[in-house]
Amino acid sequence: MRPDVETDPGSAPLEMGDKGMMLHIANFGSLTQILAHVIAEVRGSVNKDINGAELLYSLLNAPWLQSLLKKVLKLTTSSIQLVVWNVLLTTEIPETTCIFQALLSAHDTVSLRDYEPDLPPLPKDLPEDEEAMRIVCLVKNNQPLGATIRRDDVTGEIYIARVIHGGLADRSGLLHAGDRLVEVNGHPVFGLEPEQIIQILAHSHGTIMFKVVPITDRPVNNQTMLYVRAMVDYNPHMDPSIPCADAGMAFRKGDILEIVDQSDTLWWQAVKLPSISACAGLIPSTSLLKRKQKELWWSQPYHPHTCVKTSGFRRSLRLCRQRRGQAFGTSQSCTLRCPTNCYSSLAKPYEEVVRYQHHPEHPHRLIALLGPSGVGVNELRRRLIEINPKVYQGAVPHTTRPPKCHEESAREYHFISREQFDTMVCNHRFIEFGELRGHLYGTSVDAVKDVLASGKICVIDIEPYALESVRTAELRAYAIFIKPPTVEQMKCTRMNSHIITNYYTSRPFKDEDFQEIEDAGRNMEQHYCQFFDHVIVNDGLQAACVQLLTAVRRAQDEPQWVPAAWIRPTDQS
Ligand SMILES: Nc1ncnc2c1ncn2[C@@H]1O[C@H](COP(=O)(O)OP(=O)(O)OP(=O)(O)O)[C@@H](O)[C@H]1O
Repeated sequence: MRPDVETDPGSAPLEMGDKGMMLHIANFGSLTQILAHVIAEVRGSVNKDINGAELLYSLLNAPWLQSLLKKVLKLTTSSIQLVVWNVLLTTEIPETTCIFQALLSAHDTVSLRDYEPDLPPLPKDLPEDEEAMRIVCLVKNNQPLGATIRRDDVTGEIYIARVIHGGLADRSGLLHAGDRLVEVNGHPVFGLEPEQIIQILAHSHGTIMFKVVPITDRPVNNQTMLYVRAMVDYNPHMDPSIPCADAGMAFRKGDILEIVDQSDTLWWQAVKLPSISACAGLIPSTSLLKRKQKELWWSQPYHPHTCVKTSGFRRSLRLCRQRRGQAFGTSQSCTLRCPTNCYSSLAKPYEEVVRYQHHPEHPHRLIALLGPSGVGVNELRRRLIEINPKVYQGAVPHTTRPPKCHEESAREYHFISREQFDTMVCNHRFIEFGELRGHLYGTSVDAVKDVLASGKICVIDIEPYALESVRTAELRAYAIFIKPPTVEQMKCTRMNSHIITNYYTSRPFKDEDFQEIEDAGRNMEQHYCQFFDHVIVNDGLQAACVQLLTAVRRAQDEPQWVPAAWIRPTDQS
């Protein structure tokens, strides 16, 4: 398998075959319209008692009729007559019949003329076993041809290995995967190495002529459209196994890819959305990517799992977010929870997505804010709710600590016993939970659902490991990452701000706090960016607030890519 046969297209999109038929049908409607327009004009002229010969003369010279005749020439005689008679049958102007007869006769004369180039007759002495050859001429410019070639090591024949969707070869409709390449610009290619053919192509200018023996049984493409979100990064130029790196398409975690061809089990063709080019690129299929990841994973020395490192507990201690294992003093593996750990990434290199528009009568989507501790997640959440508490609301957390005198159950917290808390944990009722000074705290799915059921937009802040619990068909979370600006910018904007320490005290920010926030933010983004629906850089508080408000509205009002499993749940989801 070899590099892309680089040539190209340019121009001359050689549309043909079925597409011609489509044009034909599409024009039927517009012709009918034009002819109806003719009737209207003729009706007006007849009413004005204009001489019939003059009318015919002016009609034949009218620019719109000229363009009509041009269109007519592209169509078959029978369909034109069908259109014309269709119009004549529906008109009730007997006076116009003779004029139209003249028009039709003019059309017949023109359409009988042969405008095709004169081709030499086929030689009579063609051998019986002569293979049907196709000669394909493509105009080269600096775009790639959009096809790859391969050499059959046994026979030495050269074949078109694949045709890239939307590339020149594909648009021409003349080259197909499986076609046998016989000549390029008059050079027989039998026995050549693919690189030698690439060289011939590289040194060719202008029109390139391919002589091919077309594949006899072209597979029918009956694949349905598939959209996926990339859960990993991929660079074809770092992948020695790709058949042609130049035909490959790089992508980053979180990119939305439209898979346009899955006919090859190993190499799919995809377009990155939003797409500026119609030309697809090669990407590894799910199974191939999983295999690659497994190989890579096994080839690396063992490291304790580091994906979920955050900068520690949120210092505000609204909710102490120790990790589950830590909270219960167990060494439970984070592979159970972390949506991006090595195992789950291996399981899901692509996530199937669909375009989803929130229905006004359905509960709102949950808004989940996340970011490094100290960046301002809670500040932004608080401000958003303050803007309109009738629309935005947080979820009331659960705790095992006793209520203080001013606290009311279900207002500040749901006060429950440790046994009740443990039961909720066992039943997976918590989005996240942790332990602080001997008391358990947690945000439950039900608390979020209560807010959503009341018709409000629920806004919570979570640690990244909780993403898995909120990216569900039930909550349909829209995840917004609050990203720190640079350390220098934080020094300016947080000059008068205070950070809440782990000991409930607040103090002015120090330079090392900013460095820690920046590092934690980078780490979080690196590991979880594929789950972020939106990113807000919290530089100026006011501007960040406006951005948050806009993003939250957009989450509810505009179509978004969401996991397909939310819309059509599968057995696994
Ligand atoms: N853009 C900003 N400009 C100035 N000060 C800010 C900005 N964003 C947040 N702050 C201030 O920074 C401090 C920390 O913010 P906040 O408590 O919201 O952090 P956090 O991300 O929720 O982290 P934690 O959960 O650890 O408290 C607060 O005093 C807040 O007012």
